[in-house]
Amino acid sequence: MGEVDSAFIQAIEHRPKLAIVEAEGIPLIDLSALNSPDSSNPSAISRLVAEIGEACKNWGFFQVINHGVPFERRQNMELASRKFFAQSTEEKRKVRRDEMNPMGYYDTEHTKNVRDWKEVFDFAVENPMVMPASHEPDDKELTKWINQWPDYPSELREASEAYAEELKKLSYKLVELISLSLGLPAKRLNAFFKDQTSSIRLNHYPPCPIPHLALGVGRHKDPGALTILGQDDVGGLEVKRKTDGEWIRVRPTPDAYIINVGDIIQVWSNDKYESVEHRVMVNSQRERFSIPFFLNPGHHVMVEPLEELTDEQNPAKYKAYNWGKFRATRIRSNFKKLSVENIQIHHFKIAE
Ligand SMILES: O=C(O)CCC(=O)C(=O)O
Ligand SMILES: [Fe+2]
Repeated sequence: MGEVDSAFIQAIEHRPKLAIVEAEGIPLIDLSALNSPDSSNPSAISRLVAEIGEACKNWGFFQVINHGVPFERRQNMELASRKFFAQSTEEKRKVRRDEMNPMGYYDTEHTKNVRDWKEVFDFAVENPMVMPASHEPDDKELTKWINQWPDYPSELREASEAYAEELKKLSYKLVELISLSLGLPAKRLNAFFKDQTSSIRLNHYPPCPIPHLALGVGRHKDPGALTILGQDDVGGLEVKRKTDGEWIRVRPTPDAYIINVGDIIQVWSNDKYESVEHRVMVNSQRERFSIPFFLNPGHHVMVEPLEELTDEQNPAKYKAYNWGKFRATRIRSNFKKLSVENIQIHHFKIAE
């Protein structure tokens, strides 16, 4: 292990077990009722809504099939991603992201202050993405995060933009189902996503000589509303099962997407749906690729438990926080090893 940078080494209690527990119970949900001609069939839709609600409540994670994203769009995205990462580090660093513009290539990301065994390329779904210029609460200045496209592969930009359009459509379908499952009108949450700050990340996890000591991504919860992840056939994503805290491998399913509830849905639902901790194991044999779409609201959105879901018996469990400032604060830890834990939603929890 001589040459491996010690920044990658996880503390003993967070190292992965090489004996994998395969997930049996993670729900697999068929969305064809949404796309078929009889999508007006109320009983098919209400079954789907019930399934989604159960999955959000019991797992915070589920897979969807027959989701309506054309296979070719996904394949073009995946092929362009592979071509991009196959280049030299020097080439990739020409579109390197930095603290001023966090869109682009990056290979030294840290999760909870331990370096991840991966490299990434991020792009905004709405380009440019409007964000607060700083994390300082009183600084009202805004900035634009602008996508950077490499010269090679030349098709990356088009493949990315086409893919983003499809994933945006899928994200609205899912948000509407989730809204219905909370007993709210289908479009109750849609306005939060005007001027959305969603992004897509291309992840590449190279083979790792120390898979028992390092992680592709350390344990974390996604801070946004919802994540829609496409993974390849290698596998490595693990979810912390709510019932017993065991780390469970999410088995790759061809052409499926993995959906997970993020922190914002946890807050909106006043803890009815909890965002779940997950992490990525790497292996010494095969590189792995994955592509998460992070659905995030507009920067100006104040995130707080929805009025309809709180009352005297069930008071709001969180104080409102501004999404843009939260995100700007969080992103600082990606660039610096901070000595304290970065901002988390539990910092806004109201004592019971
Ligand atoms: O690569 C994966 O399977 C998951 C990545 C992930 O959790 C993230 O980027 O937030
Ligand atoms: Fe994640």
